[in-house]
Amino acid sequence: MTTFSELSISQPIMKSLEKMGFEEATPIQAETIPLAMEGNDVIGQAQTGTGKTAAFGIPMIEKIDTKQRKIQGLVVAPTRELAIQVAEEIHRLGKIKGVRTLPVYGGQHMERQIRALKDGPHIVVATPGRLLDHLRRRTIRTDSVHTAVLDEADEMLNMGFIDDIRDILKNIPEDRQTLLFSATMPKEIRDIATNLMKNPKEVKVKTKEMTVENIDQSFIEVPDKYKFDTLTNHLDINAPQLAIVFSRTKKRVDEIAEGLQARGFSAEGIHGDLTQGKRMSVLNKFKNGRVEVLVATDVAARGLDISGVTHVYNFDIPQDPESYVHRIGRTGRAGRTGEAILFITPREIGHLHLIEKVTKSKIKRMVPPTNQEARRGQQQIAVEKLTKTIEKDDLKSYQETASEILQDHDSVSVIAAALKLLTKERRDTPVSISSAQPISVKRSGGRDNRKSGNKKFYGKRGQGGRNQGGRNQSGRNRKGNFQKRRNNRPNS
Ligand SMILES: Nc1ncnc2c1ncn2[C@@H]1O[C@H](COP(=O)(O)OP(=O)(O)OP(=O)(O)O)[C@@H](O)[C@H]1O
Ligand SMILES: [Mg+2]
Repeated sequence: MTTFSELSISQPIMKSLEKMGFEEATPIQAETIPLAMEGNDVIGQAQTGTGKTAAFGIPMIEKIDTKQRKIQGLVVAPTRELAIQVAEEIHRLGKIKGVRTLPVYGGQHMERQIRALKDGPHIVVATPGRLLDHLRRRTIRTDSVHTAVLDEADEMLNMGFIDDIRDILKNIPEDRQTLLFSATMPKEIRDIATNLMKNPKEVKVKTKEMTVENIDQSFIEVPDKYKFDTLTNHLDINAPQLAIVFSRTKKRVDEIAEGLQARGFSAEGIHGDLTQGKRMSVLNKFKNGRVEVLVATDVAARGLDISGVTHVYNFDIPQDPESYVHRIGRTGRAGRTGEAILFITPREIGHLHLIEKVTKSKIKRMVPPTNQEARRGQQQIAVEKLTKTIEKDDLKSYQETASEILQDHDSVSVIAAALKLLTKERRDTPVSISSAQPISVKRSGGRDNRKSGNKKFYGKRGQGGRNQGGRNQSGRNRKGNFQKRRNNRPNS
């Protein structure tokens, strides 16, 4: 256990940490903060929800000279929502010191953003596309930037973003300090990373598994057309506080969200085709519990820290094991427990084994919940509602009518009717989700699946010849596991 005071953190930041309720440093913080404060470039890898934001945030804030009204720290993150969240956390950490932090992302009014930039933030947290826009317009000056951070570094150095990142880094003085953080860091990406850095210190918090222990992981083998009923049954039985359902396409996200609403759940979808205003309002409703089920594409897979997420459903199998790690990492954060359920079609079973192998975790088989169990689950919730109402003890005005009913009917029938009124017969509302192509199953031995005619999941990676095809040095054929990232990337 390491306390923050052992890490030579200055008083103003110590005060912020105290205010935030952080008592001890997490392992990634304990290991990387001293290295970064000594000025080293750092690659930090640690499980989801273990405080990587503060691990790079604290040393960056330490180096800010608040008297200079110039951008000195730059953080790049893959999605708008994450940029906002990271900016908020850095703001909390740096507030007492007087550090000004600004999130900058696409979908935000350009003029307003330029005005805010003129106001002299010390740290900018940006998505790559919008940041490049500003660099080209010279509305962001980087000559005083001494610290550059790539949050979700492996994602930022992957197909969809790598060119943007190279362009961004070219604009930052060479004597900068570069910090890269993520829960996952495939070897080939680590190699790209080290080329962009100066003698980076690599810190990997040692754990048996890549996923956090306190997430209970299981899978249900289910054909695509039964996934939706399986989902609603599971939701009825488990009554999650907040749940995230990940699906592969925007279309399916919309359909699942609408289907859930039709069956009486409070659900909303989030994906890159929505306006920024809509994305924010959906996420805010989810954060404050007005929406209980968030249906999302991978736009919500990385970094988002929403307390109260008890369940993550992989309605569709993620495109690679890393994505699985990030998706399920939306629950079980900061020591809390969570449950992750993966729906897998019989054809995709091969992917399950790959996920288990890469993440070194065991995903246990779960029998699909039956309609009867779901009905019982729903009734259980109705019973809880009734019990709570009884406990409140303000039923006087109903008692006379209640006694009258009991003169004509037996008590079991009356309560059964009340339960029926309090529950929704979900199956009365049929929902069909347009089918998704199963993702290509990786074959053992690294066989080139393209030859078997399955082109869909190779995209530019397979065609571009940018040293990304074939096996990597660890012998793992990654080709089948990457979709067209470039086309898939969230709007930034
Ligand atoms: N030392 C600490 N003590 C208590 N809580 C902490 C500490 N450090 C961070 N947290 C809290 O833990 C939560 C997770 O932190 P954070 O979002 O930085 O995780 P992460 O490692 O970046 O996860 P991901 O890989 O999903 O991005 C946040 O709510 C954060 O405020
Ligand atoms: Mg993070």
